[in-house]
Amino acid sequence: MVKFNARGLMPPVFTPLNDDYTVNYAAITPYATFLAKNGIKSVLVGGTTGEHMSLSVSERKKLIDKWVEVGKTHGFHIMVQVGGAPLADVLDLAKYCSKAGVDSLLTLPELYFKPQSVSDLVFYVELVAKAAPNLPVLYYHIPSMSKVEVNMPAFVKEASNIISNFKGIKFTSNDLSEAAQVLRVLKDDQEMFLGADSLLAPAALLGIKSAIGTTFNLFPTLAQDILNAVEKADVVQARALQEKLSLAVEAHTPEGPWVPIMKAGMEIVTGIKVGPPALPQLPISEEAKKRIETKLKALKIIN
Ligand SMILES: CC(=O)N[C@@H]([C@@H](O)[C@H](O)[C@H](O)CO)[C@@H](O)CC(=O)C(=O)O
Repeated sequence: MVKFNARGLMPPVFTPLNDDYTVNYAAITPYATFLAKNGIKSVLVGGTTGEHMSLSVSERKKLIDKWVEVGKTHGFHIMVQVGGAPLADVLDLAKYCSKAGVDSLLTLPELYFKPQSVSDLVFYVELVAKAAPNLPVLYYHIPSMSKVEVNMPAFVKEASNIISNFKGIKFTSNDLSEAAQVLRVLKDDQEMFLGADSLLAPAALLGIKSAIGTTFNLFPTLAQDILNAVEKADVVQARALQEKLSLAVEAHTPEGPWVPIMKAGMEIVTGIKVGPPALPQLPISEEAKKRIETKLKALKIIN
């Protein structure tokens, strides 16, 4: 029986790049130390934030190895997102992870010949799950990027019946009503990770206590404080902290696409060099970085 025990806040880690777009593997060691010192116990490698959809399979494998090597020194649970590539490569990555010391898998749907129904999507996730039968497998629901709009409660129900190592979903959507329906059909050993940083407090109120959000890299303790306030039923505090995190996000969003602005924010807030986004995405300008910094200072989020 495959067990899945990761819970709570999981940052989807950035892929540090050098200015020539090669991967900066050496930066992963201090990055992981920073996360561990801030209470993080698990990471998602290869998510949207990690830009693995823009990397080669060999770079992805080296990144998996590096995160396993470094992450294990901190006792991290290592989840790896294997989707966003041709199916043969996705299955190759899943098989690789099953032997590399990874703790769980996440997969996007097929992104070109997209699933049209619940059973199409279950079929795809089952192929991935069978390639790594020793690992828990979760589905990455992110319709804003994948454009796959299959009904999630129905999918989770059918996947749970058919795929023995299917252990849950990363739910990146602002539709908390659908998220609550998913929560109702999940079994005890399955989990849902919300992917909406600005909705942590209301989601926690609905009983959604795990999340994967880019901002947990920048503000890991603030995100945890939001969940703690909800747990203590301190509504005033939960709302104030959520507002702080949401305003921090809004200090970035006018300046460009999500990963470029967040990579810039990571360097401004933590000093950890994650470099430019992977091509074809482009870095934001120095002026834009200055504007983000000024806003974060005005919000007293940084000094
Ligand atoms: C598209 C995207 O990057 N979504 C973010 C969220 O953190 C999201 O951008 C954020 O909630 C917007 O406020 C996460 O779901 C990212 C994530 O989990 C990943 O990198 O896989």
